[in-house]
Amino acid sequence: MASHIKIPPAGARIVPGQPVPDNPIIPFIEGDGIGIDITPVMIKVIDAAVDKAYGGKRKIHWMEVYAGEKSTRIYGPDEWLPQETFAALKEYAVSIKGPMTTPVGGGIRSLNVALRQELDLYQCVRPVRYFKGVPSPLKHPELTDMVIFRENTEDIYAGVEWAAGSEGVHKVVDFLVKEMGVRKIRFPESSGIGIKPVSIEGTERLVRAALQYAVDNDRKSVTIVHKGNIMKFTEGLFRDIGYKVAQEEFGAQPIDGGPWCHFTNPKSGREITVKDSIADAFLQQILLRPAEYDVIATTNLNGDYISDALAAQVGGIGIAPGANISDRYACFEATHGTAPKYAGLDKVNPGSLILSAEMMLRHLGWKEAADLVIKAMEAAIGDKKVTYDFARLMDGADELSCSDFGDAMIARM
Ligand SMILES: NC(=O)C1=CN([C@@H]2O[C@H](COP(=O)(O)OP(=O)(O)OC[C@H]3O[C@@H](n4cnc5c(N)ncnc54)[C@H](OP(=O)(O)O)[C@@H]3O)[C@@H](O)[C@H]2O)C=CC1
Ligand SMILES: O=C(O)CCC(=O)C(=O)O
Ligand SMILES: [Mg+2]
Repeated sequence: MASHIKIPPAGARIVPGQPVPDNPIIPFIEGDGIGIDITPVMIKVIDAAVDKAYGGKRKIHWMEVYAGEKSTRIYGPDEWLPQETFAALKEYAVSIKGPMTTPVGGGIRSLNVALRQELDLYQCVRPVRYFKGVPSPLKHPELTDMVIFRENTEDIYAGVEWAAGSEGVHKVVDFLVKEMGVRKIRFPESSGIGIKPVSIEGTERLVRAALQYAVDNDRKSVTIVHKGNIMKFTEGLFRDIGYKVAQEEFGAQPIDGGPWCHFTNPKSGREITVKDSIADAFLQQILLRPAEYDVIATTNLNGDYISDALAAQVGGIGIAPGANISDRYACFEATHGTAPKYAGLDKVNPGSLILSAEMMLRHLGWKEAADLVIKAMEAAIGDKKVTYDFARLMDGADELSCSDFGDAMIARM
């Protein structure tokens, strides 16, 4: 297949484990739907922050790679995720992507999930914090300050499922009924079946990353969120292994006989509490008692729901960033999707993708540029220069387009 990726001549590769060059090549996927609006604005804002912070000494060399609908236009009708895109995301190690469409029911499987699985990006890290002035349904949105660690490669997102009525589902149901003695499938003839794998290794590495994050960032607690009362051998396993990692690898000791436990942060000397919460109760607690939660470690589906719910508490998914991280690669992306009704209107909030890029700058160690992005975001919102999603809930706001919001940020760096 012909190559469509143009490698920027002046840039250098980021090699995991080696110092980040001053001129890194960063692959980006524009994304479907509103990707066309937010991705160029993100690039413009990040370039301005890097230029302002380092006066030309550092510069990102952006390299477009293709996935999703744009890829099918460039490579051919069935080329949703070309092999050379995977290869580039691996070769250049750090990347950023816009959202991609996944049809409901039939059609292609999620390209977003496929990328996470292929690159083994097992941590989905989504910080949720409040920016002063953002409209929120809560009286005290500033009390919400959490970082979600969502397991990103397992659970029902693994895509092991069979459609109702298919030959595959009949075989699976037959096996379950005849060989495993299963009697609890209510309508065996008309069920679709999905499998939920949750492993010890997958849980260990995710919870380890969450605990290490709490240590490195002096956070006060890690809450394991699960539905282990019902799904004992998957969600329940996640909880049990989570506590085991805390005890065996971080020296956590039970509180009042357990299962909650705590350990002293070796870096700050402060206590870190490790606790758990059942997912449904957790969703009401984060609204009513957000200050009691800090770092969250959870399974894939729970993490998906919790991400959007928590984002809403601090103003919505227009301002909800994220990162997908493995031991070798990182691919940054917003929490929201393609919001198709707004595609191409230059209307939506580019904040989520810009803040995802801000996480990327910190990942590179470019703290000064990252700080400028935060300062500019705070200043634009503080001046009530906001996109439609905030403007509709704010008194006296000046509603800006997506691109004008980017420019408003740049003017405030
Ligand atoms: N990582 C990814 O690539 C993801 C992809 N998706 C995919 O995206 C598609 C659409 O999903 P959908 O369920 O509609 O969810 P979306 O997140 O795309 O949009 C839902 C609503 O959220 C608000 N919203 C989303 N993005 C922004 C933004 N940047 N600024 C302001 N408001 C925003 C809008 O609210 P309002 O209408 O109130 O203005 C929008 O209608 C699906 O195919 C889904 O699979 C979904 C999530 C993640
Ligand atoms: O892949 C998708 O289409 C949806 C993914 C999603 O909702 C998420 O990662 O938060
Ligand atoms: Mg989601």
